[in-house]
Amino acid sequence: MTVRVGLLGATGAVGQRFVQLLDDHPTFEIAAVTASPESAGESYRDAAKWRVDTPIPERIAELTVRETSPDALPDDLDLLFSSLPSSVGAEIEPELCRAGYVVSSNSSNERMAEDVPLTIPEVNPDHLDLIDTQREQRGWDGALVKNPNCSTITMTPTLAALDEFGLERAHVSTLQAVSGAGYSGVTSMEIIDNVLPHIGGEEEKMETESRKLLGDVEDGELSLHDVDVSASCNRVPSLDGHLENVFAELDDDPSADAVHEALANFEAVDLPSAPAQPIHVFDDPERPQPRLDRMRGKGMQISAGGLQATDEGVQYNCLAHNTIRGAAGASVLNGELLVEEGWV
Ligand SMILES: NC(=O)C1=CN([C@@H]2O[C@H](COP(=O)(O)OP(=O)(O)OC[C@H]3O[C@@H](n4cnc5c(N)ncnc54)[C@H](OP(=O)(O)O)[C@@H]3O)[C@@H](O)[C@H]2O)C=CC1
Ligand SMILES: N[C@@H](CC(=O)OP(=O)(O)O)C(=O)O
Repeated sequence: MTVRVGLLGATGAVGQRFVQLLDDHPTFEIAAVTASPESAGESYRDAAKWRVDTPIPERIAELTVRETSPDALPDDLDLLFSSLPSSVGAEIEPELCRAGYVVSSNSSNERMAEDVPLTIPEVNPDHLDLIDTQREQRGWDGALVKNPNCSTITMTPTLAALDEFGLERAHVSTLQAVSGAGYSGVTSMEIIDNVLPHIGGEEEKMETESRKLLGDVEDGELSLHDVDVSASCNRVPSLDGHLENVFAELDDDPSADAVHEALANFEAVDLPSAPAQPIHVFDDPERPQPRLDRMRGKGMQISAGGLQATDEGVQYNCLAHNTIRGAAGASVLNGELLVEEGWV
């Protein structure tokens, strides 16, 4: 089965990751690429300023970049992936859904809307049921599905694995790579020999998106998990890979071995881009590290380490590749779930 996909915002940092990940995909075939009006009409090769660490795929390089609107897209697309700036996504994604397209989006607009599935396939695949509510409420033939913020997606599967011990509170402090801010996001003068102790909006996203992901959907209605999450977000001079220090307060009093087992055995899903083991747990207290561990599972596996059980809960570090598991790879995985579940 071939699913013809369009990439919205295909020339950007995340858009290029989509192109890289989909180049050899067993089901998805890139049939259209879009960007801003300034790039429309150019070849993808000229518009994209390719900066990913594998060669630009020749077939995609020769595609002509289209404008990002329903009228500019071919009629025979089955699925759209979106990595538009969120202000642009907020305008254009609903138009596309109204026009009948199913959109798997990485942009932050509408992530917390009650009728929009915010999904990590290993954590809450059943939240796709919200699509029925969404279609009913918005009168759309298409659908909008989101993946979470890159810092949130690094931590939340580990919290999901610990929920069996009665997850009450989580405190997290992040060390986020510069690629999260986009190619021109932080200047070298700002970040070399430095750490920036603020990333606008990031803490609130981690605190709210995680509760939605861990929440329940019943009879088409969403309820948030009652875990209390508090986040402190920092930009550090690594290129890719967000490292996070988590302290999870638990109702039960599990041993470090029981926590290790819960994380390492967190259930996998059978989708083409999913890692066979979602969370790898290191015994070596010096791991995970961004440079050494971000590409585990082709950038889709989450790593954890430094486990310490205390009277109140458990302390650990976790890591994921922010533009693969945290962005383009997350949307691709959601696209695979949409196909598997028959929404595409
Ligand atoms: N980088 C990361 O790690 C992560 C990023 N994200 C989110 O993903 C999205 C994309 O991020 P990133 O790739 O870094 O951003 P970039 O700025 O690198 O890319 C933005 C893309 O959107 C296109 N675009 C810009 N303005 C318009 C417009 N008015 N109409 C249509 N297309 C437009 C750009 O086209 P053109 O080349 O023509 O300007 C480009 O293709 C953002 O919402 C970001 O918050 C989410 C998680 C992680
Ligand atoms: N804010 C993230 C990247 C990002 O764009 O997140 P979001 O998808 O929530 O806008 C970072 O700086 O690493």
